[in-house]
Amino acid sequence: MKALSGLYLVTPGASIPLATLAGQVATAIDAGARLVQYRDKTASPVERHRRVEALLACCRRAGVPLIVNDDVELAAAVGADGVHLGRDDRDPSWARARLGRGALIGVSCYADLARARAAAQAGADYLAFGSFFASPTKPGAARAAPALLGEARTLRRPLVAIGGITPENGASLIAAGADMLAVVTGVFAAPDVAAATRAYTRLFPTEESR
Ligand SMILES: Cc1ncc(COP(=O)(O)OP(=O)(O)O)c(N)n1
Ligand SMILES: Cc1ncsc1CCOP(=O)(O)O
Ligand SMILES: [Mg+2]
Repeated sequence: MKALSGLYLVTPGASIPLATLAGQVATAIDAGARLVQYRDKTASPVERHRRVEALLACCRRAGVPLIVNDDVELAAAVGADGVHLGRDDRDPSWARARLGRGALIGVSCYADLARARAAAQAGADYLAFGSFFASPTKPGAARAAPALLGEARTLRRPLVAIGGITPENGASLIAAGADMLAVVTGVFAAPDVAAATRAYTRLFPTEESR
């Protein structure tokens, strides 16, 4: 698997027709997105299965990993590349046992370094922090300060920043230590998904400039 860095797409809820969503995901991948998370809190189990299968096909064509939010069994059922787990979800070691060594397992750490340390010890492949800014998708999310990313670098795992991230405020999080920016609204609500994606991907140092 390629290094975890760059733009991380997190899908919006199920109110979007699947064809539109899949088209947006394909466009954003073409424009440089590096990882996709299927996050859907409202669709029925059958519909979630249908949606994640379609998105997985689209990601596989492009060689970009797709992981499932919350639902380890859905990830296993469709053969997704992994799972993202928060405090209400299964723990990372359980997910590792269920999905295997090759699975990509991400863990939400909010603003909690002790939780991040425990997640790293339990085998998390990346640690996610946030919300860093007011999030239209999750307005009630607890807030984290960018300096936390600098402290979390000692854990030697890729760091994902999430929450209200725009092309304007994202550079400050990369400077603070984020390897990936996870975004819903800034990409999926943009009038031009390709242009919005490029506005984020330009924030990351190129391989030559690293
Ligand atoms: C990349 C990334 N970071 C954080 C979250 C939030 O996960 P969680 O706290 O489990 O909340 P829900 O997304 O399940 O509402 C995430 N999904 N992705
Ligand atoms: C799932 C999640 N967890 C913290 S903020 C957030 C949503 C991020 O979405 P947006 O990019 O629209 O703020
Ligand atoms: Mg969750």
